[in-house]
Amino acid sequence: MDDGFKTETFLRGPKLEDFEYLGCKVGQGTYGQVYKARRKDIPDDRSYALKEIESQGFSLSTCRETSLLRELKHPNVINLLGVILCHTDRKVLLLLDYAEYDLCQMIKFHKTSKKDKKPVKMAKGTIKSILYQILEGIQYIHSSGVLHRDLKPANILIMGEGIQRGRVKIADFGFSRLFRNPLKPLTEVDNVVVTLWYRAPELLLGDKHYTTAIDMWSVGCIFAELLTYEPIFSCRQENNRENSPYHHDQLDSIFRVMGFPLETDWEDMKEMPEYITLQEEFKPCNYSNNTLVKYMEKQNINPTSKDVAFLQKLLVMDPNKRITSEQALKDAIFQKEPFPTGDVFSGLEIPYPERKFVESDTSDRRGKKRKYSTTSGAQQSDQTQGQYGKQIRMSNPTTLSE
Ligand SMILES: Cc1ccc(-n2nc(C(C)(C)C)cc2NC(=O)NCCCN2CCOCC2)cc1
Repeated sequence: MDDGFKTETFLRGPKLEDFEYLGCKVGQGTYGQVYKARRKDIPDDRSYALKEIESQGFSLSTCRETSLLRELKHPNVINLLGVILCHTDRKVLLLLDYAEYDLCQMIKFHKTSKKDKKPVKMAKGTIKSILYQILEGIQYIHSSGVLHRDLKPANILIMGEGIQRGRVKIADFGFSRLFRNPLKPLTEVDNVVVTLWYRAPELLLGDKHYTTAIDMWSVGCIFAELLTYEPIFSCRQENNRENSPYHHDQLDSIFRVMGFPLETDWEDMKEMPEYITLQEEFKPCNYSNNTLVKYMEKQNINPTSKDVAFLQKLLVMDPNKRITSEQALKDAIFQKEPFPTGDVFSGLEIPYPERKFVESDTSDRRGKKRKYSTTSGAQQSDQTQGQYGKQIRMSNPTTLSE
């Protein structure tokens, strides 16, 4: 911890008594509670998120998160405004942008309205602006030598009223980054089930040299869900071999939409660690009529639309052929009306309910009660040789800040 950080945090930084909590916690992170707060020491009508780190002092995860957030500064990435130490109970709190909305909650709003026969569609301009800002944020994260590894709707936050109205903030509530026993499978962390819906096929086949392409697959899953309000590769939780990246049911869910990849589609597939298991457990002919275009048509999305054409560039099975964030941002889809806007709501009224306060959770985090999260995390790996030849550093600030 450099001297500048110590001064900024312990001497000049904000103090806990400078804030008043607005109600109870707004969310239960994987390893900490998040509160909505406001400053009471200075005239400031902004809301803040105070994320309480559930550990005594600076755990490795806290160091990772703090270092990473100090280093990554971009309009579309969650912003660390300060670190607050609470001496009384030796708690560490991260002071962050408070984001009123998240994509999970927004998609659920539209899905429910459709089910209730009072459909409220997400405006095309909103979808395009959200997608564009996700790509801008992820392009910055990748250019900083970091992989997100856990992109999903719940990690895509959107600012409410104020100077950053309608701005996307990429966050990470933290499963894939928790410092944890690497031998422990990432399908269950801290007794909370991890879903795999946004996990790239190469990860499910055990690829240890994964690249930024894994995040582009997740962006494709999120884009498909913005168009249909349904997770494109949803699948029930399965028990699989301890510590194995291979998940049969999740792969089946992908093949049911995309079809089974031909050798010509993905030459390196046979190099994947779990390729033999794949051959033993799957019959390509069972998926021969499945295509993404047919799936989208079944979802009442125009199969010849530019949206579907762009989605096909994101959801490419071969990571080497999948579009990069740089290429995606230059795609023709963003050169046509409605153009992406800084406020994804384009100044219009925001129809979404404000984030609910969560009743304080009395259950023991390691208790029997399972908590479910739509988090998919990638397998832990410290360093990986990017397939683009670039050494990609995982989000391990001790490497980043070297
Ligand atoms: C161990 C660890 C855990 C998380 C991170 N991490 N990484 C990121 C990226 C997006 C820069 C990659 C963001 C965070 N932390 C975070 O979003 N924190 C959650 C923010 C909570 N929200 C703030 C806005 O209001 C709603 C709650 C790093 C390392």
